[in-house]
Amino acid sequence: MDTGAIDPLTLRAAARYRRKSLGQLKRLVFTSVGLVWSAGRRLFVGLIVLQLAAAGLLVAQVLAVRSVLQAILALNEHADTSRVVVPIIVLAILTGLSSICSSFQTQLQRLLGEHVARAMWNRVLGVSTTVSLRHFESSEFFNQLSRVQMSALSRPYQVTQGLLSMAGALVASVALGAALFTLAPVLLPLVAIGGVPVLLASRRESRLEFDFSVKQTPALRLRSYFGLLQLGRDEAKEVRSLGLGPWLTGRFNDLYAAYLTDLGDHVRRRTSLSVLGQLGAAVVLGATLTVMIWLISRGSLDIAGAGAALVAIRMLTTQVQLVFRGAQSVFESGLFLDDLDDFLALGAQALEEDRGAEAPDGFQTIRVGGVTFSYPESPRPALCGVDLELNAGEIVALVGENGSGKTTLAKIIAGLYEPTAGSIRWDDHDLSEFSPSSVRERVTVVFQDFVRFALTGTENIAAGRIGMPIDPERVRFAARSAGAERALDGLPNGFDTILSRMFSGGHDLSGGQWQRVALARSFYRDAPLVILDEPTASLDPRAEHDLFTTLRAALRGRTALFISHRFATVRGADRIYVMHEGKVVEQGTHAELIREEGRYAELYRLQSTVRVGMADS
Ligand SMILES: Nc1ncnc2c1ncn2[C@@H]1O[C@H](COP(=O)(O)OP(=O)(O)OP(=O)(O)O)[C@@H](O)[C@H]1O
Repeated sequence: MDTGAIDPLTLRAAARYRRKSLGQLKRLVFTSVGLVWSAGRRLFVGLIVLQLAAAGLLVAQVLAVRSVLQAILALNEHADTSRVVVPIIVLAILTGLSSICSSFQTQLQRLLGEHVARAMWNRVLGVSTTVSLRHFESSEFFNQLSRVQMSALSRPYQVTQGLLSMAGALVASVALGAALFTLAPVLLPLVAIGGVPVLLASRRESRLEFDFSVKQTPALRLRSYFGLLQLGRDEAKEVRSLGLGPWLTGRFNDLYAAYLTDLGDHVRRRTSLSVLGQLGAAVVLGATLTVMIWLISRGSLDIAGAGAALVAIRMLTTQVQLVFRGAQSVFESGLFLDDLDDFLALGAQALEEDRGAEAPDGFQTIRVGGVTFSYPESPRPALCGVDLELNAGEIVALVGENGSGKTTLAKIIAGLYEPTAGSIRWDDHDLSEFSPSSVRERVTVVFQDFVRFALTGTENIAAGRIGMPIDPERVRFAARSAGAERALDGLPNGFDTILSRMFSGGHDLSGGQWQRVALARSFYRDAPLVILDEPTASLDPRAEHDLFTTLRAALRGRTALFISHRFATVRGADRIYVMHEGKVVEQGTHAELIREEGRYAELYRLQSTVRVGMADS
């Protein structure tokens, strides 16, 4: 796959405008069938068998109708009516079998659909969890992700389903066509022509559907967001305390109303097209029946033959339309699958980007040299020529006002973003020589907005290194080092308690207790570089003090980059870097920076004298 052609930040629903070549169609069919086959081959084979059986049963019914009609017409006043009974019973059995076959098909389709959905989910999640973080800065990426979740996941199955029903209908059409041919050959081409208007209308409908989906995605995402705000547990308290409910419902409703208006227009357009197609088919059917009447009047078709031909025409019309509808479904799914393909290609691109040597187990020095970084689509760089040094075993602090670039720098050092310019070197090697995932393996980060997994305490901590079997002793040790052990032991099921009330038996922790669990997670990871972004924001003064007095012991020789607004907590760091508007403006130990009487000294004094509600006198 050529991944070089894809610019992930300008993903567009280009599929809509691609010409469908035969090669593409072949690829689409092969990929889809391959996918469905690998997701549930036994179910797939079962469905094919049922489809063929259904087609066979249809033909048998036409023949049975003819037998019934012939038997009825052969009756006269004194004839033995028992002659009619057998063909009627056969017809009844065939009709019953057809219905049974159809209900089996429905259930099998449901099962196979779920198998395919699971296989597709695996692929999509494989991409969403590995693509570079920069994609998550692009709204277009989210639009596509949303489309993929909403419809593309089921499309490979729909292609296969379309193909299956096409194949079944084709077999039935050939058989029914042969039956009709023996009755009245001239009627056959007329019935076939009846499918053409349906095909033309369906193709246009498919394009309309895809365009509608692309156009609606951003508004749909916004509406889902307003829905989630009113359904989410985290949001519930603020929604109530601010009385946001009616306003949020109003926004949700406005978006829904706009969607319904658009949907109304869309459905009207689709229906008009469909009616046009059906009208065309009805005109052809009318012509077919007129020809049949003419044949009867000429004596070329007897009454039994005419009755059977009528049934055959009725069935054949349905089957021919099924063939064309199957083709339309394949075509429509193809548009969505191209979209899915583009998305999945990002996974291949992520693999490509992850090429490189394995990062070494540790380092003596990390040197950040002239690092500049701009977020995608952001007019101003978040970092401009940052220089910084981290020596093995040091605790280095990063301070600065809001928005000065501390977290951004931490993300770059952690290997989550690549710098736009400048370099990060681990001893003699540029970080870009190593595969990003191997760098991330050797770094542990506690973000300000760390994830509170609704899992057990043990799992929350062991998530730090989930690739290995969980080691309860190490989990406990990490919890102890982070000061989380007592809080977890105090829960109803100790470390095995689920840390969320969303699930039965779950229990919630306080903000500070959660922060200690997140710290424990980072200690459990046991990486040579630990990045702590505001790790004490929710800790009480005693816990904060305890953490700092034990931090060096807890780090056990690991290097730490520590981001904090609390100057009292960073003064013990080996070196402090002060950031301002994306640049490092001062550096040194606490004592040196105070002596320098610069920004650090000013902020330090401000913080130590600030009082709630009054200026310092
Ligand atoms: N995902 C993003 N996309 C675009 N701009 C961003 C993004 N994240 C941060 N920024 C911008 O980058 C700059 C630096 O942000 P950063 O989060 O690194 O600052 P910070 O020093 O960590 O701030 P704080 O102390 O408030 O956590 C800010 O101007 C911010 O608006």
